[in-house]
Amino acid sequence: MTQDELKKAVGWAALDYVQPGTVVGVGTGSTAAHFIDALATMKHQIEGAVSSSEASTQKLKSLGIQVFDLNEIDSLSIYVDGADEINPQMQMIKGGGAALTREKIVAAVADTFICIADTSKEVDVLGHFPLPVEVIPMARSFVARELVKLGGLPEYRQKVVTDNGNIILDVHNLRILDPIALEKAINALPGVVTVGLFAARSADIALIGGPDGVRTIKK
Ligand SMILES: O=C(CO)[C@H](O)[C@H](O)COP(=O)(O)O
Repeated sequence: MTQDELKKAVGWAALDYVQPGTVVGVGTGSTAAHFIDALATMKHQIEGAVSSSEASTQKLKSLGIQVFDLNEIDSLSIYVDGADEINPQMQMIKGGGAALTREKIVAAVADTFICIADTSKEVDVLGHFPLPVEVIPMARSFVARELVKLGGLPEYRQKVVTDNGNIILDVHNLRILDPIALEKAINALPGVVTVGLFAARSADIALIGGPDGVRTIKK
């Protein structure tokens, strides 16, 4: 099976968790895009979706799924999204698609975070994938210097502007042994909007696609 077929398998497997009559939190990326295709088959049974990016909003709308502003919604039962890395504690690195801030906001509202990923995303220790950090443009150099002090090698993601008008620094050279502490430390830097470590709020369920099918891991 190709990696995209594995992504498709988990995207469709997540449909089992969608309850009729609800608003569904929807992530961003190529795995989440498969979930949106699957969700479209239930578009007459669900109320709609809350989206984590302009790209996902466009795809949801193009398939006839109503997209709500998060401010119109009091609660979300599930949020379904991919990840760049996931560890055995279900903590993740996200933001490869630069949507980390809205992803973190929607994930925070949802009762259950369902991570959909293929086996290539599973790691014992987070940090091999460069850690994305969304930064206010004027703070770019300052935050980069502070990230070096934390042991990382930040790289400016050229030509990328987030949906919120900010820039991304991708931090290399990290071996993240205490994800919650690093998430807190990076979040505390002035100018940082969001760090793509989803550690304090980890996934509740992971659907992992491999050659033998979809494995379900629950906290
Ligand atoms: O965090 C994300 C976007 O900001 C994505 O979930 C992550 O990058 C995984 O992407 P893909 O499903 O395309 O492998």
